[in-house]
Amino acid sequence: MNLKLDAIRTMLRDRAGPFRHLVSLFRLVWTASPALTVGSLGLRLARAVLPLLGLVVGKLIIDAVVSQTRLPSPGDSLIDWIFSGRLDRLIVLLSLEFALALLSNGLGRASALADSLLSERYSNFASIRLMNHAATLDLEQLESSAEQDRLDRARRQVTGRTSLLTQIFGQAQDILTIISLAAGLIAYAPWLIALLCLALIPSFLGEKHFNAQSYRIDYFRTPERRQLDYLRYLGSSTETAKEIKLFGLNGFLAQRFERFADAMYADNRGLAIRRAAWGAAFSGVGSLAYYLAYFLIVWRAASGRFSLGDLTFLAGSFLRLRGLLEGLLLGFSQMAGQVLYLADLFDFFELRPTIVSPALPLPVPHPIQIGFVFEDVGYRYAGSETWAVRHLDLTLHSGEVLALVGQNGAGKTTIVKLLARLYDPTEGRVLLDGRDLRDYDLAQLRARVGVIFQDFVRFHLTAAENIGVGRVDDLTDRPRVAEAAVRSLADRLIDRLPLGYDQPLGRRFNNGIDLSGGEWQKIAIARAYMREADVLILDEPTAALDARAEYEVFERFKDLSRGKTAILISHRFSTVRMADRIVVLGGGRVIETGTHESLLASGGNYAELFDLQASGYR
Ligand SMILES: Nc1ncnc2c1ncn2[C@@H]1O[C@H](COP(=O)(O)OP(=O)(O)OP(=O)(O)O)[C@@H](O)[C@H]1O
Repeated sequence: MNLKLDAIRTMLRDRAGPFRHLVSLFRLVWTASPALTVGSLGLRLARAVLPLLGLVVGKLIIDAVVSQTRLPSPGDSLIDWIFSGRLDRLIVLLSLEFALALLSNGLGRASALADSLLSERYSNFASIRLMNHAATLDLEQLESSAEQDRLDRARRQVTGRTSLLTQIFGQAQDILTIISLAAGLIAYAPWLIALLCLALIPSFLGEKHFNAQSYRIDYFRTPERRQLDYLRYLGSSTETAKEIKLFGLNGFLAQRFERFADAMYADNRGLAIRRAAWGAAFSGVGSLAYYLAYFLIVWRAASGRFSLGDLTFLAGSFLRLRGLLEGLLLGFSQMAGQVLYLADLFDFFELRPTIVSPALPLPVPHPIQIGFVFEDVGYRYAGSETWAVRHLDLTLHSGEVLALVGQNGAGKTTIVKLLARLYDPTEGRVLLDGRDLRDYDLAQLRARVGVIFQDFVRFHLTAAENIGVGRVDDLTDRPRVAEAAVRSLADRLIDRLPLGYDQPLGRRFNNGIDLSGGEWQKIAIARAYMREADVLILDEPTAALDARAEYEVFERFKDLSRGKTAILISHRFSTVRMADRIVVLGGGRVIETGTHESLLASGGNYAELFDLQASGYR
């Protein structure tokens, strides 16, 4: 309910000053390419005065022809006319019109070219800005569905709004043309212009109303649209194809898609029909005014107060002016509509992260002396009623390998995320060498922590890049990448790939090869070894590894984490027992701590779980 109210509040604010974002847009466009912005505007300025020049030359030609018809003929042939010099003026005027036509064509094409280049530059630039900004935001902000809606709308603006640019520049050009034509017309019949403007007002207001309605529909339909995107992805991607086929989910997905899509279609169709009907009626009013004015001009010409040239000039400029004014007013209302959407992009850019470095950050100790201490830490995910961890007291000593054990949902992954400051505690604090984690430099802290989550990303990049992204500065440092692969035992599988380290992984792109779950895990673990991390964290990294591989990987891990601090999360006791110390979690709190042997001896929760797993092998 609150979310809905917030959404309405935001929307009303946007409607109050929709044009305020135009300045931001122009700034963004300018930054994307100053040269193309100047070029595009300059070309449009030049094009703006061409219609008036064309009409003036047209009028002069007709008046020149009419004056010739009143004089005696110099002869029958064209040669006679040319040598008599009576066509000189007409030839000059026609050449001028020809030159204007050429110029208009050239400028038109040049400005379309500049616009399309500028649109692409803008779209790329804004996309990069969007990606960079999203990277600064808190994980929690990105995870909330309201923010995902906002991000989705912002993403659409980056590519979908480029026509707005062309439109704004076009409007500027049209305004200049209108001024030039109106200046010409005003000398003859100023009241005609006033009549035209009045006749267009209903059209303008109608458009404005419908634009706002269509934005409102779009705004509140964002969650459904994301559902549609998601269903389309589920139903048509290689990642999901296996289960969709085996469970025969195609019909289920298609039906669900249809239900959402039909509801959206019904809304859009109703609006489109009302818009078309009112648009036709308002445009009829505009046409009526135009023909009334046209009739008056014709009457004045017939009564001899306007020359024939005047008549063509007036009729021509009047017709153009009507088209331009109509276009301009409608354009403004469309722009107002589009600017509403623009607010989504700039609102997203205004979103600020809360997890940031302090003004005067402490350097992260290297090496870590004492370790991490969780003091009465509580964390509740946004929108969740229950605490993921609460009253948690936990110490991770420098140099030890600690295993976190506990049932699903016990809070193991949450602890890791708190340690890497992906979230800040809702209650209590996490200390590093006696100081609050929030006092340290955030980038440095994250650089010192190497985490591989259980849902690690399978980058559809080459094998080398998949490892190199663990330390992106050394992405192309092949010896370092190979070294990390040796450590995680990924080297043997990479050697078997047809293109070795340059083998694209994943099936999304050309030549891609998919790996088994365990193979992907070895690659992901290598990513952690790329970092010069003081703290290594593997969150269920061996779930997909076979027993031998698991044993080997952990032997390595223990070796390599000597002198470093490490956390292992695993449900396999064969892995867990290798840790120096084991912490058993339950309901977001520590319920037991000790070594494998001491925990077994105490006969508590750990011993029970161990027995349960061991009995499976007997
Ligand atoms: N992004 C999230 N939003 C809301 N609740 C979450 C989120 N992630 C986890 N939770 C909840 O927080 C609690 C702790 O989750 P966490 O992932 O830390 O458990 P875990 O011990 O790592 O579990 P598992 O062994 O299944 O990986 C769970 O109840 C879970 O439902």
